[in-house]
Amino acid sequence: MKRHPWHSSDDYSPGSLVRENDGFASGAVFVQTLDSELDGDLDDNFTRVRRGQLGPQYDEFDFRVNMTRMIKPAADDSECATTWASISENFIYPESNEAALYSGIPHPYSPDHCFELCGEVVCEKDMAERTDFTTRKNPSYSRPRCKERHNIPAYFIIGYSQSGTTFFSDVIRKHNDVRAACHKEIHYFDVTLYLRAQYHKNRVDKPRSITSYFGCFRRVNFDQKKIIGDHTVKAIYTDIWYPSWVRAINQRMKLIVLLRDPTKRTYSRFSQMGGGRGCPRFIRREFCRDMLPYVTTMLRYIKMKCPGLQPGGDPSHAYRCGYHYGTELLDNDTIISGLYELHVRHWLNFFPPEQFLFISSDMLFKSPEEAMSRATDFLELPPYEPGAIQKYISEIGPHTHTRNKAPPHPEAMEMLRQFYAPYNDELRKLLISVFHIPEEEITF
Ligand SMILES: Nc1ncnc2c1ncn2[C@@H]1O[C@H](COP(=O)(O)OS(=O)(=O)O)[C@@H](OP(=O)(O)O)[C@H]1O
Repeated sequence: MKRHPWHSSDDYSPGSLVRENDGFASGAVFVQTLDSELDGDLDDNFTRVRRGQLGPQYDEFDFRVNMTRMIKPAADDSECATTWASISENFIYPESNEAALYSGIPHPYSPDHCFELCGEVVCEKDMAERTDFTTRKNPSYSRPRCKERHNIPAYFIIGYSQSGTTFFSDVIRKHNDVRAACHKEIHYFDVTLYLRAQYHKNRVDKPRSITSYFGCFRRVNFDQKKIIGDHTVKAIYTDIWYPSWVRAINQRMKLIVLLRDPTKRTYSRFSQMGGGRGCPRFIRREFCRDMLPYVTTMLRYIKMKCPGLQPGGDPSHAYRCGYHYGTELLDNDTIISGLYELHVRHWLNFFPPEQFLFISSDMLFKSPEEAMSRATDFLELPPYEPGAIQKYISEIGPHTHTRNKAPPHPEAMEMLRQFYAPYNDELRKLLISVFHIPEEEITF
């Protein structure tokens, strides 16, 4: 399986992607060229790419992606501002002109939420009318021109990565009435069509059309009352359009959110970057060695990049500043994705509160039986057999990360705590007032 060079560093060694000559080879070449020749003035490099002086393989997309590596730990606010001004001038498209970002490529999300299925354009309204909810647990959808009915996921684990989602996902799919999708994270709706074409270019395991997305759930027999779910656990923060797509495929989708203290979660994400798996190519090495410069710099960039970001404020800022939304310049979704309150409020525009289930990661880790019983109640499934969960855990392992992690840097952790505190307060209010979650269950 080929991997995206900035998705994971697992099999990334210099030259390997170039030899494979896949869609991202130019990106890999570019990184190497940056390393050897171009590591210098940002503006000059971009001008050379724009003028085609580096050859057609250095297209703007690759360039923007790989520019991430140019960002250095900034010594202070003014150094950060200078770098940021230069980056914004060259790489950030005006927010109001989103279409320009995908220049010439029509925006895939129409206000009617339509998409193509079996060669026909299907809109949210049609889906709602034609979706078979008579066997409610196992919704399916048929169109006259489709040769077969499509299975539709009944639930979606929308968040949050690094919160025990792999553990949760492995236990839930062991339930007798749950069928696993083709794999844990499908990531179908993550990106706009343009990015999806690039992102999934050489990944046979990733669906590239809505038909193949539904194909991921084929193993469910329509006559059975089993349900299927999508476990793409970054959905909640990936893209501002995500909830509209999820709603388009199933308005009654049950949404599961695992919530972990965002400071601990950021440390987990940071460890994933810099720990045993190595530092991804797109991040400058300095960032992975020490948490403090990473956190300090990223918080500075966020302040500059996202002036509209505020607790209780407009959620679109969280998406605008996130990794997938438009410009992949900074790995700042590691931090931004912890602004839970903004994401939850955004998703509430698309789904009623009763379609959400929040599970605290602390509860999942300490008392998996209790957490899973909430999940089965919510999904209206029979409870697990007594002892089944412990049996599964002994089969699948505890899922804790055993890799060598650098210890959390106390100053960096404190900075994160302060950054997240007002957002956590807003989240607490929201969980209590809208979702009626008892205060004592909110552990951060
Ligand atoms: N059973 C149990 N007990 C305690 N801790 C557990 C458990 N299962 C998962 N974890 C911790 O959850 C973190 C991984 O979360 P995810 O599986 O959601 O990560 S990922 O998004 O799939 O990468 C990761 O956290 P960190 O160790 O802090 O990185 C895991 O150690």
